[in-house]
Amino acid sequence: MAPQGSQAELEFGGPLGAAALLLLLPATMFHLLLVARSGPARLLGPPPYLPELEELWRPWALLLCLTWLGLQAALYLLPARKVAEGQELKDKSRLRYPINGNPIYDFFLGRELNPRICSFDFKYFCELRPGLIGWALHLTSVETDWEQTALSHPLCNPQVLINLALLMQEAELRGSPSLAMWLVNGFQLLYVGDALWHEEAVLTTMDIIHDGFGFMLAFGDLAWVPFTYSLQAQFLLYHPEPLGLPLASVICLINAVGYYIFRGANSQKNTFRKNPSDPRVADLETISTATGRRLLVSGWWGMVRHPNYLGDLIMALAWSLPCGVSHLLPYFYLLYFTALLVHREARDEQQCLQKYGLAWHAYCQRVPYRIVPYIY
Ligand SMILES: NC(=O)C1=CN([C@@H]2O[C@H](COP(=O)(O)OP(=O)(O)OC[C@H]3O[C@@H](n4cnc5c(N)ncnc54)[C@H](OP(=O)(O)O)[C@@H]3O)[C@@H](O)[C@H]2O)C=CC1
Ligand SMILES: CC(C)CCC[C@@H](C)[C@H]1CC=C2C3=C(CC[C@@]21C)[C@@]1(C)CC[C@H](O)C(C)(C)[C@@H]1CC3
Repeated sequence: MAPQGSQAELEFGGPLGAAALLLLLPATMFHLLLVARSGPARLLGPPPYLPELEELWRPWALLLCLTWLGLQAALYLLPARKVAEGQELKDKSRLRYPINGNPIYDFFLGRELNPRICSFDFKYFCELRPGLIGWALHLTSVETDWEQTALSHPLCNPQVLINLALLMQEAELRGSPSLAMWLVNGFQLLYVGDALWHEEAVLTTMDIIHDGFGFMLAFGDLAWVPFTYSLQAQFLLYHPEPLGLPLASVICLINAVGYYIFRGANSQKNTFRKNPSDPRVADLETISTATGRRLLVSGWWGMVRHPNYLGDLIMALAWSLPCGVSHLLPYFYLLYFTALLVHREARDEQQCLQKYGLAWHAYCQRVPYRIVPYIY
């Protein structure tokens, strides 16, 4: 069970915040999908078209989603895979478990920390596989009168719209995928591939250790990630952006810098946590904490307290730039992600303060900036 006793501090604005997010998140997702396909593509304007309820229902779409989940579940259950030891969970400590929690808050954040049936871990499964892979490599069934149908019924055309499908659709529509589409696909494929390659690192994220498996992660993993994270590719399909080689090279460089920081910081911490005497991290300066675990104060983690977030944000910028600067919509991911990471950093800070107390204060003094050096 997630540690949500009556004494526990409520996050996400408590029940009110959770209730608001329950409504806002699906509404935002639909809004983004609708406006991405309209000519003006105004992030802040009203949606150009509201589909009828019956237009949103296609039995084959449900079947396709269930098949996708089923396929991922089958692959996840394959016996030929490495079994990794997880991190010590937050619920190892003695906690009180109230019988009546707040239903809305609990529904949003989830009461069960790691729901499992036998070895099938629902949260771990959802975090990486169906949504993340679905974002990068979704299936498509191409329709002959595609353009007309898609534009007049934005959410209801029989294509499942995610990156690779969008690239293929652009090729069909315009003869070949645009350079901008190649860049967005390439960058995001790299990101997804990296997450799958370093799959074990997910075990150290706060989603696995701290958050319950509720609406936030279930909706986040299965709907928000594939549909909202592919917004740039969706936008490009309807709003082609000519991109010259010089600008494309600059954008590639920005993505490479972001990835270098993101991967460098994550690998340095993971290596250090696994084996502090590993030669790759053994020379880094650290401070001791009362728990026996040490904190890095040089290398990436001596630059800012969340260098991995900085790299992630730089990549987010590189994913939006190929869409040009005529619309705000392709920058939605960057804006949302900045808010998510600022909030996440504050939550992590709180948890580290509880874990490490004075040592954390010492770390904050030594490394005063949170995400962006000399700015934040
Ligand atoms: N694309 C997306 O939508 C999202 C991507 N992400 C990415 O996921 C990745 C993981 O992020 P997240 O789970 O938030 O947390 P982090 O990987 O940043 O891990 C935070 C933990 O690292 C440890 N730590 C902090 N400072 C130090 C230090 N100086 N030395 C050693 N250990 C330290 C602490 O745990 P302990 O001491 O217990 O080890 C802390 O709780 C990031 O790269 C982030 O950008 C995250 C959210 C969404
Ligand atoms: C719907 C809400 C507004 C927000 C929900 C948040 C979730 C979408 C994200 C919370 C943490 C995530 C992580 C990744 C994807 C997004 C969610 C689920 C991650 C799997 C992306 C790939 C990275 O390499 C990672 C480090 C493995 C990420 C882990 C955290």
